Amino acid sequence: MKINKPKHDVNPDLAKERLKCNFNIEEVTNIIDGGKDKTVQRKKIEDIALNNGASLDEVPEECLSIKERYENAVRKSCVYGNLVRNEMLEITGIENFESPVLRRTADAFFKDISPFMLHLGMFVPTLIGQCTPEQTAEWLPKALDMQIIGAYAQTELGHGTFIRGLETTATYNPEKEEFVLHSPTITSYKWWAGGLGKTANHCVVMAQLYTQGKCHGTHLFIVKIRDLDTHMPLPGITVGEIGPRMGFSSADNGFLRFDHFRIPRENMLMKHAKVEKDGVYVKSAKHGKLTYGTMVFIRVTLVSEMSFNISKAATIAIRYSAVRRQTELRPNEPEPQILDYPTQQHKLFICIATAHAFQLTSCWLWNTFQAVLADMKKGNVDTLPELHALSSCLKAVSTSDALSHIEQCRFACGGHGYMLSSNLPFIYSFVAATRTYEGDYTVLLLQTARFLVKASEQAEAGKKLTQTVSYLNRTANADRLNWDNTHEGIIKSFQVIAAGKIGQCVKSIRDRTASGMDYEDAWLMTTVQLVGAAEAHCRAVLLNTYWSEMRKITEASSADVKKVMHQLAVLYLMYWALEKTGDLLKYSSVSKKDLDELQRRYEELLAELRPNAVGLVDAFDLRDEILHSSLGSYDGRVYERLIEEAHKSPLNDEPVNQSFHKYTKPLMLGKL
Ligand SMILES: CCCCCCCCCCCCCC(=O)SCCNC(=O)CCNC(=O)[C@H](O)C(C)(C)COP(=O)(O)OP(=O)(O)OC[C@H]1O[C@@H](n2cnc3c(N)ncnc32)[C@H](O)[C@@H]1OP(=O)(O)O
Ligand SMILES: Cc1cc2nc3c(=O)[nH]c(=O)nc-3n(C[C@H](O)[C@H](O)[C@H](O)COP(=O)(O)OP(=O)(O)OC[C@H]3O[C@@H](n4cnc5c(N)ncnc54)[C@H](O)[C@@H]3O)c2cc1C
Repeated sequence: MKINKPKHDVNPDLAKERLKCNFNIEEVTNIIDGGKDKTVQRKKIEDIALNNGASLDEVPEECLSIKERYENAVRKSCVYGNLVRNEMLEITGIENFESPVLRRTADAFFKDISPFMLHLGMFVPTLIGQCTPEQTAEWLPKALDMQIIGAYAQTELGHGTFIRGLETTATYNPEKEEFVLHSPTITSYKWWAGGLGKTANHCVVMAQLYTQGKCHGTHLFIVKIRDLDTHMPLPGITVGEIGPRMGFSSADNGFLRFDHFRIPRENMLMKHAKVEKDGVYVKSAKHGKLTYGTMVFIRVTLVSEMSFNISKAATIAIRYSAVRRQTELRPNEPEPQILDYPTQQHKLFICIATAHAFQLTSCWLWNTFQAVLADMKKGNVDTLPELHALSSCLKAVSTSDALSHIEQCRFACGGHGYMLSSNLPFIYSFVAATRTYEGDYTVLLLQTARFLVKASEQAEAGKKLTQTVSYLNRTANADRLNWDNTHEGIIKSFQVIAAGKIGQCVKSIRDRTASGMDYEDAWLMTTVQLVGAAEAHCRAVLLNTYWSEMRKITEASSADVKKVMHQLAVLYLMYWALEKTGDLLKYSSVSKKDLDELQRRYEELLAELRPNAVGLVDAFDLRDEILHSSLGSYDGRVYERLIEEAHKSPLNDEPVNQSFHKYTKPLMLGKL
């Protein structure tokens, strides 16, 4: 494989690590990319982005003021958007505009977020999923060609989770054949939409539809909010940025208020429901929640996005751990590389395994999503509830796990991990938001729980269940599973844990209703358990999918690659079995002896993986320009880079800062 040659000598410890690697790195890269041809395609796209000097910042992003940062991000977004439009889409094909490769390559331009991310990320997918063919023909080419720039304005100041509670109204006026958009209260301000504050000239708006005096619930509308020439907000529109945030600093997340703002009837996105010229409301959708489609799409894509973010953090932390030496083990011996500490390996090797687990699961989820879309095209919506349950829990658990693993990577880098130049704080703050946006963790797990409770009742009634919950058919009446210390045994035990927890939820709800509570209160009182049950179900799905997809995908691999991929998957199974010891004790016959044995095997596995650790992160093939890390670059020049970055701090522009003469010196001289 062609490696982009480092400009400097590689740190000797890192160079030695690479000699230890005993598998073919390129083969693993191809697995991650989804095939050799996909690796070639990715590299071509990366070359286009990286051979363009516009991605370089003279001053690091984080050292700029809020305004400068935004302006610089727009500059780079325009260059990047132009490359996507003119060169990259030629390679992927325009139908693959949502290709993760495009999203990931953008990281070479931004440590933080592009203000255009939501344009391709949500605005365009909404047009594709929610427009009639005529509307698609009108809007989509303009959006893909970036003649219009859009945002997705759903959340309001008062409501994000509870979509049915949104307050913005769209009232139809048949005389003028227009909708009047209005924000009746302060809590109805649109709030949070990425790119909305300063960048977008259009947005998709979720609003309560009124026609002929009746409310028909939330629907989507496309709204032009700024003049295309002057970019001034149109009369009736108040729009701006919501202020500094934990991350997403250059994404100009915005607010928007409508004052009786009029849009043509044709601007209602009418694929699933429409309002006729005379005001008659006609619903064509066979399922009530199809307007939530963009959210399902993004939840599906986020699983792969989490894999990418964990692989970035793991690459940084593992390369750094090979370079960093700390603490004598025995007197007068050289300090070991911190990667030699099993505690460090415990923090980090699970990150490599999780990146693979999420990548393989995300491909499987993507195929499931495509199959459901194909069913829906034929008018069959029966598979949608399972997809909703699956995408909800996988989004919740993958974002939450990614967040804690990335935090572990930062811990693994000690003090230097706290530096913005390590890039770990940027990765962390980006992923922190994913746990909340596109459906909060708890809320989405409760959606999955709702599906699971129904499935459990169906299993009880002897009905055959769909694939992802079919284990309930087999385990519904199982009391405690006989522990079987094999890989399949661990997966089965997670299914029994999930079935047991779901069964316990059903029982709690029934007991509560039997003692006089109404169903809603019984459900509410059981929600702590329901969240646990949905998480357990998700773990069972993840373990099973990772294991079976890993075996499939490595069928034709070389023996060494098969071995290391297998070791990672086993590590993943063991890690989670040991994390969930309490559940195993409750729902299986596992003994203390079995658990001690599992712990011993886990520790041995860490040692077996140790020589391949750097090779495994090299296989993620993340170029330095995409990693943006003083600690994680390919050549391991950690200390040199930390010093170079320190010199870039604007506080080092002059030897004495003016505040000394203005404030400190007068204080020292008692003249303040
Ligand atoms: C290009 C690649 C990009 C990658 C990078 C990404 C960058 C992106 C950056 C992004 C930046 C951030 C961008 C943003 O953040 S955009 C804003 C995102 N906002 C949210 O995600 C809000 C979360 N809330 C909801 O989704 C709903 O309100 C929920 C679901 C909580 C309740 O809803 P509701 O109160 O209406 O419903 P119900 O609970 O009464 O349930 C009633 C029935 O409906 C079924 N149901 C519910 N929902 C769905 C569904 N979706 N498909 C199919 N079915 C569904 C449900 O199972 C139940 O079925 P049944 O039990 O009756 O059979
Ligand atoms: C960086 C970022 C970017 C965003 N971008 C966009 C965007 O582009 N467009 C857009 O429309 N929105 C966007 N959002 C908004 C985002 O989708 C919402 O913040 C998210 O859906 C959560 O809703 P909320 O803020 O109302 O939280 P709340 O629902 O108020 O949650 C607060 C707490 O209450 C709990 N809770 C709420 N309801 C329940 C329940 N039923 N049962 C149990 N617990 C509950 C939650 O678990 C949470 O702990 C963005 C948010 C962020 C942080």
